Amino acid sequence: MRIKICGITQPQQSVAIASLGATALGFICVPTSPRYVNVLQIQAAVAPLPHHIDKIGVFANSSIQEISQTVVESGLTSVQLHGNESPEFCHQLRQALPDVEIIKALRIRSHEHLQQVTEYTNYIDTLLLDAYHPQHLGGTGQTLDWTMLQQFNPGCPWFLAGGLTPDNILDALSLVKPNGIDLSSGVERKPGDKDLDLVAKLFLTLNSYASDRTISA
Ligand SMILES: O=C(O)c1ccccc1NCC(=O)[C@H](O)[C@H](O)COP(=O)(O)O
Repeated sequence: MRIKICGITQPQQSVAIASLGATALGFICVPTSPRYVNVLQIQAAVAPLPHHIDKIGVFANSSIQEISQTVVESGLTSVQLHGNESPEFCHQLRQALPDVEIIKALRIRSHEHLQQVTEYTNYIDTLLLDAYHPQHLGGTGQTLDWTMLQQFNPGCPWFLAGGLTPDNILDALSLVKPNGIDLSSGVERKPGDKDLDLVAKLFLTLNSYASDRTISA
């Protein structure tokens, strides 16, 4: 399972979190976020990371030119679209960045909102489901109703996000079977400052879950 820790702002934390077991790190390229990082900050956080770690830039309603320039200058491997980007926009972005993973985030308010997933699956690599918040686009700590995702199978790989913590992750995974999980505020001291003890607790919890499943299989 992919494990993405999002909202990294400090280079030393990106290395430490990768060493603890994260497979993907997220960098917020949305200027209004308290976790915003510019190209120079992303470069500094990405440069010391091993090749196999996915370096994901999170954008919201940016232009294709802005996204492409940031990806090329920063060394990002994936783009997460967290605004109101249309399927057509995803299609155009894929043409501009053919070797970059495109992740479309959808903020889900109700079961009906899940229907829009099918409009995107031909134009993206990966889906990310986050919780809806009326004022903020992401990093809110709000959880989704996991019970509505018990049978969820979008036809492409997907991340579960929204309010996940070391304390609730096993409850979530007992109900939902995503290809990846994404955590931000649940492993933070304050926005952009990750709590490495909480990150370590997350991986201990996930490792115990993985070994329990191996034993019972
Ligand atoms: O984290 C932000 O500040 C942010 C701002 C604007 C758009 C997206 C943002 N975060 C996107 C993420 O991928 C977060 O990891 C996701 O929303 C989950 O956050 P949390 O509920 O705090 O775990």
